Amino acid sequence: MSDTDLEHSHQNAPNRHERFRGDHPIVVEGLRTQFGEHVVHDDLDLKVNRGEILGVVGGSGTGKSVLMRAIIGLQQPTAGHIEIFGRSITNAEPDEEIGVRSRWGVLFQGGALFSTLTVGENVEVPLKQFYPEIGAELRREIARYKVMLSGLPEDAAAKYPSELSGGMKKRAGLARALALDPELLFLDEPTAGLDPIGAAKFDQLTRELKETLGLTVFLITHDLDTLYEICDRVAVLADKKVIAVGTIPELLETDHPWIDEYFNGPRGRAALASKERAR
Ligand SMILES: Nc1ncnc2c1ncn2[C@@H]1O[C@H](COP(=O)(O)OP(=O)(O)OP(=O)(O)O)[C@@H](O)[C@H]1O
Repeated sequence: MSDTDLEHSHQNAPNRHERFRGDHPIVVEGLRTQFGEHVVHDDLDLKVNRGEILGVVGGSGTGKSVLMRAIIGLQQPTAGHIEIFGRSITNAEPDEEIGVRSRWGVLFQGGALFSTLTVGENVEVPLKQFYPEIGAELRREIARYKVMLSGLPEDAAAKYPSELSGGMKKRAGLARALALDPELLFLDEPTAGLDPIGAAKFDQLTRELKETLGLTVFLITHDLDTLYEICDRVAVLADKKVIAVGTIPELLETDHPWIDEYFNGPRGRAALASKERAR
């Protein structure tokens, strides 16, 4: 592909010329999500700051993954309003929605890689979908670069997911999430199932990518070390809402029993002690 072709493909690509400059790339207002009689979210509000890593915590089944799915348009809200990059996603026209979708990357729980494709081919999937004009050779090059950016060795691009360790699969999923140079990155329990060293390395990578690529990160986690090490703020889901959002010291000033038990329980204290030892 010539430089002119590449330029042309970028001109045709949805919304690639603009980067969001506002304060809140994600705004959720009055969200209600319901499955039959089961209300998961009721009048939930959340604003994510541009350039932050927002940790999202809450007990099992409080609706963290459903919230992420609602934000990325995979779960239709029963009521409420969601804005991404200042545009409503809840009432978006299909064309506009596709444009917005190309500006975020998602690492689902378990990686969600296509098992019949190599890692490199997995990374190529969104490139093919959103940039069909890009030639095969350039697409392969971009995929290889994303694989390396995610901390995998170059030869990992030719491997199948079944040939990778759990930690490598997460990185492969991350490489795919980064395929389109997103502004927003959604990570659903990225360190679940990793050993503590692998988890710490993944956290470090997330922080470095956020800083070098200027990402905003929405990170669902149960991992207290991740919260202490890399999250700028933490949002707590309970009682069908975001009951508090702030830095960990700010959260500790609230007197909600779940927050108190979570951060001041044995695991919370151990995570804090470990952070202080590291200092
Ligand atoms: N497609 C669906 N149909 C019906 N109920 C659903 C569906 N998806 C999620 N739920 C329900 O919504 C609730 C919230 O689920 P969600 O996966 O968001 O929880 P979570 O906070 O991410 O939990 P965990 O920390 O265990 O992953 C759960 O009770 C779940 O059973």
